[in-house]
Amino acid sequence: MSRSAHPAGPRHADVLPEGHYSAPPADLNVLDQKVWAQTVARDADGVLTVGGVDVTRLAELYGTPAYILDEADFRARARAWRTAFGADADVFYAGKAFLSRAVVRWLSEEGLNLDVCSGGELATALSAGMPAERIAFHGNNKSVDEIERAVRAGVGRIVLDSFQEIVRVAHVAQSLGKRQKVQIRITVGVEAHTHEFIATAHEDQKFGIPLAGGQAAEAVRRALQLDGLELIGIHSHIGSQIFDMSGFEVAAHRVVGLLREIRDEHGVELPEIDLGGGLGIAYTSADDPREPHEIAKALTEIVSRECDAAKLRTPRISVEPGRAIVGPTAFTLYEVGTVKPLDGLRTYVSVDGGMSDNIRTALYDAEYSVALVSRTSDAEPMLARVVGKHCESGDIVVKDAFLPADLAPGDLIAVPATGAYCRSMASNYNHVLRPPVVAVKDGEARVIVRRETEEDLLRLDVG
Ligand SMILES: Cc1ncc(COP(=O)(O)O)c(C=O)c1O
Ligand SMILES: N[C@@H](CCCC[NH3+])C(=O)O
Repeated sequence: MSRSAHPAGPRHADVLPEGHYSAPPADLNVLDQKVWAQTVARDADGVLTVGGVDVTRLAELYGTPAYILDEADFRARARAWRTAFGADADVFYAGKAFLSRAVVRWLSEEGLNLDVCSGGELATALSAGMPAERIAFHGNNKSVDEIERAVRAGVGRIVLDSFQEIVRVAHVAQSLGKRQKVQIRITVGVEAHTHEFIATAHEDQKFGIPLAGGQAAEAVRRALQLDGLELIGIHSHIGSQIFDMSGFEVAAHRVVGLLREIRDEHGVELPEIDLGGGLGIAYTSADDPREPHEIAKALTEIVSRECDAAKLRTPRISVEPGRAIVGPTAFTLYEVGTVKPLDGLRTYVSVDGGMSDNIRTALYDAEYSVALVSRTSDAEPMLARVVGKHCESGDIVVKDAFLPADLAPGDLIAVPATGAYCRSMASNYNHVLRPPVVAVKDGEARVIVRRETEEDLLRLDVG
């Protein structure tokens, strides 16, 4: 791998971006523990190690780009959620954030349940041995085939998302001679403080049944009448990458309000509520995420306060964190291909991946951090934009970042906090091959999802 010097580009742009990147950090070699996986450190030569394995070795063995996942960190975060909520609540890991058979086994061993939202996620979960009764099945347009597979497998709950689905699931369950446990997903009318595309509790969007206009109450009425269904609770998920607990507070208040209405109208106290996922993580040093025990305390207190006020038995609570468990546990390792200083603007650093392994920057204008990890450097900071190899000018991985001005082709850089919604949203755009996921732990590395090959691509092309 070349370590040649490169003529320094502009040190800073004429116009620095607002906010977090308005000034370089004091020392580019220091890694903020808030943003990186727990076992990350630099060795005596300045090379980054994770789980006791050095990244230059990982690059030699598995190539780049690669997602490097810290198994001990994943397990610790899963356990922290489980412990924080205790025996009277359930934690369903949201598989959409990242799912593989190894992850399912870790979750099962750590006592978590699993939320899946497609036949593919269900198949992965079952094939890795997750007991069906610990699986919740979500989605706003589940096919009859998916519903049938879920009911046959005996999933613990199906979360109903529309009036048509209430009838559809009841019909499938009845035709299989079963009574399926279900929750109804409602939209509580909360504007979550997050990106528009990942907020899900305002009324004008595709998920759930609105509380407004008595629609949720009507959905409950219908579900209670159908023999194929056992209505066990109400579900609310307000969005994703949220730091402010006030949205959850309003959601809990409104969900409990509906439970009270149901008790008053039908004489039934539903035993469960699910408050969804959505808790934010640190992508940059500017983000301050909450710890699972703080979240558990806040949510359980809100629900019991609201239930006491409504004179209801406190229902069993469940939550569905995805990003908060897997997000911080992985980084993407890239090799620098070209370094292009644009006078008075910034330096474009092209890596061997891009929007095909991380679409979040293009899709949500997401912010990320980045560091040189194959060595340390005393060079001046330069304002950089980390871009991919795709044929799009919007193919940006890290929009604004400071990297050392001696960055050169062949250097390894890493983008932390890419465990969630990166591999799971990866594509083959430009027929670029999806990277592997390599798990590291106690000085050992192993591939848990292998790199795609050109044969994989060509196998599907049967024309
Ligand atoms: C129903 C549901 N549950 C859980 C999640 C997981 O969200 P997050 O990864 O933000 O915790 C999502 C995604 O936003 C979701 O749609
Ligand atoms: N995929 C989104 C979040 C949506 C989660 C699923 N409801 C992200 O990367 O932030």
